[in-house]
Amino acid sequence: MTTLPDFTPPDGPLAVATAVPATAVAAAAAAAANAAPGVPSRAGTLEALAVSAWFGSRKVLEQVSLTMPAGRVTALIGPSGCGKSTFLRTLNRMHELIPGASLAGEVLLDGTDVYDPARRLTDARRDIGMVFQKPNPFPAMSIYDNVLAGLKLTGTRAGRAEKDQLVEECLTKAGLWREVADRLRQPGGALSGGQQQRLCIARSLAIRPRVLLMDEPCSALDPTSTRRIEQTIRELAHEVTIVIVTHNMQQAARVSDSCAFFLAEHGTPGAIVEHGPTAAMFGHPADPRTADYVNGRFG
Ligand SMILES: Nc1ncnc2c1ncn2[C@@H]1O[C@H](COP(=O)(O)OP(=O)(O)OP(=O)(O)O)[C@@H](O)[C@H]1O
Repeated sequence: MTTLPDFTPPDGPLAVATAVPATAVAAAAAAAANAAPGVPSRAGTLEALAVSAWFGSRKVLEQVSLTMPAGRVTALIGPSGCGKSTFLRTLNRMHELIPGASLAGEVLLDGTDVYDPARRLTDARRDIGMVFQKPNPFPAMSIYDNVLAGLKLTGTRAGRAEKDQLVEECLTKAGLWREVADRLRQPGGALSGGQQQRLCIARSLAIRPRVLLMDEPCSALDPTSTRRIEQTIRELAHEVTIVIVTHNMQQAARVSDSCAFFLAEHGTPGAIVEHGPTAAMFGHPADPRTADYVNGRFG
């Protein structure tokens, strides 16, 4: 498990091994077909097509294909070391920041290739935000400025009134506004862990992503803060696609619409054993390994 900062680094040299050319028209049609009812087709359907990943010569993901539909919460579950976080990082091009890391396959956001060499790295990060295991606000920066921190990094300009409105909107969506409205100038580091995590969610929302990736966002939090974040996730899912890595099966069952079960058996690279609607994955999984995992018999 790695915890990387959730701001956008400058464009850097790519470490992508191969990328299958995007079949954009077909993919766009597929994205529209996969969008949840009532959600516009360009609202953030993410598709991984045969994604494999390596650290140096070691392959850690094998041909992972998964559609994460717009306006839905997809949970990635599986035992430690099966490649969930690595897969998550391939979705917004964070994997390529790790020295020696490489990947193959394709990631499409609403039918557009996230790895298209013509696209800037910052575009992928703007569209696909990330929240990490450990809350990582800028501790000395005010709550207000923390929310807006991503705007500078993406080169977005806004006037004072616009900023005020955006701060209120994002803190409200993150479920934090009522708790901090009267102390926006206090440092982000003065908040509780759960509040800091919701501040990080607000910061991610301020650059208006289509997708929010969350890597075990509650694992450092107490049960009350965890429930508050889960409530926030459900509220946000109406407007942003969410992909969440979690070890907590109750949490996966509570927050997600669909689940993908990853496994790396006997030293083989991680792969998806089974994916589908959460109720089916927990209620009557097709594969006995899924049944064993969701029922806590291993992992
Ligand atoms: N920076 C890295 N360098 C080399 N190997 C790595 C690196 N990060 C992860 N790995 C390896 O890749 C494999 C997949 O790791 P990953 O963190 O994606 O799994 P995970 O399912 O998210 O695990 P966890 O649930 O424990 O966080 C593991 O064998 C891990 O040791």
